[in-house]
Amino acid sequence: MIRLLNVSMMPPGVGQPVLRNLTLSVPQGEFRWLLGPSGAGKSSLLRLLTLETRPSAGQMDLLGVSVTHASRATLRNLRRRIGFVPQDYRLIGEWTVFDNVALPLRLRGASERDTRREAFAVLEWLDVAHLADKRPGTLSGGEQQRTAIARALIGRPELLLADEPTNALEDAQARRLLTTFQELIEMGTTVIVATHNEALVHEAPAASIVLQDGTIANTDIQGGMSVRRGERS
Ligand SMILES: Nc1ncnc2c1ncn2[C@@H]1O[C@H](COP(=O)(O)OP(=O)(O)OP(=O)(O)O)[C@@H](O)[C@H]1O
Repeated sequence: MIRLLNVSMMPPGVGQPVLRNLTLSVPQGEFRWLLGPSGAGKSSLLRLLTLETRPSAGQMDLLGVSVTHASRATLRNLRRRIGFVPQDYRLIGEWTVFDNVALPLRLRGASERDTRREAFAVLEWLDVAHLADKRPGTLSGGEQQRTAIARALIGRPELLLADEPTNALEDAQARRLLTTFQELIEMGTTVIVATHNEALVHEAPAASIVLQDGTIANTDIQGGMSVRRGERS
């Protein structure tokens, strides 16, 4: 469950909040599109939800934890339950695809055997297992994006946040990602996806959070996400 009550966020050194008075709740295991024009605050909201930034006002609960009053140790543990696909991928250039994807599990102290098994499972899920030994800089944009998605999915996060996760993907790959989101929801993961891709939203109608000028324009409830099954190719 995600719950925000009158949350504002003002980055350090900026005179005014970039997010203002956000109140919203997303039950566990549900999907939301995060929509709004460029500059509306989508990435800023995702940065709040990934705990990269803290609210400057209001209350925020994530996965049953009150972020507002949490200790650093609590936030560190909470962060490990969240998967994030950043808009710019943030892959480590000197590392292989495998090591990039394995990082979240290694940080959790998983055994090398479990790490290998899980990393190859998500690499295969995202169709990048054949690139495991390559460095990110040698990959296409779409391959890098799928690597970033694999890294976000390893360890089965309870909350998956994705910032424009299809902008480097071909249409078929983007549709396949929708099926992946559907599978995550069925496993009880909450999924929030910021996108400008109207065709994709049309393909999978779902409730959405619409931002405008740093505040919520509406939460548009159109029913649950419904990706047609059998599209995975
Ligand atoms: N750290 C920061 N310092 C100053 N301004 C910021 C900071 N972070 C965000 N902003 C401003 O907040 C506004 C919202 O930015 P944000 O990147 O969240 O929008 P967005 O909806 O994700 O846009 P896009 O769709 O283009 O990615 C912008 O005007 C941006 O310049």
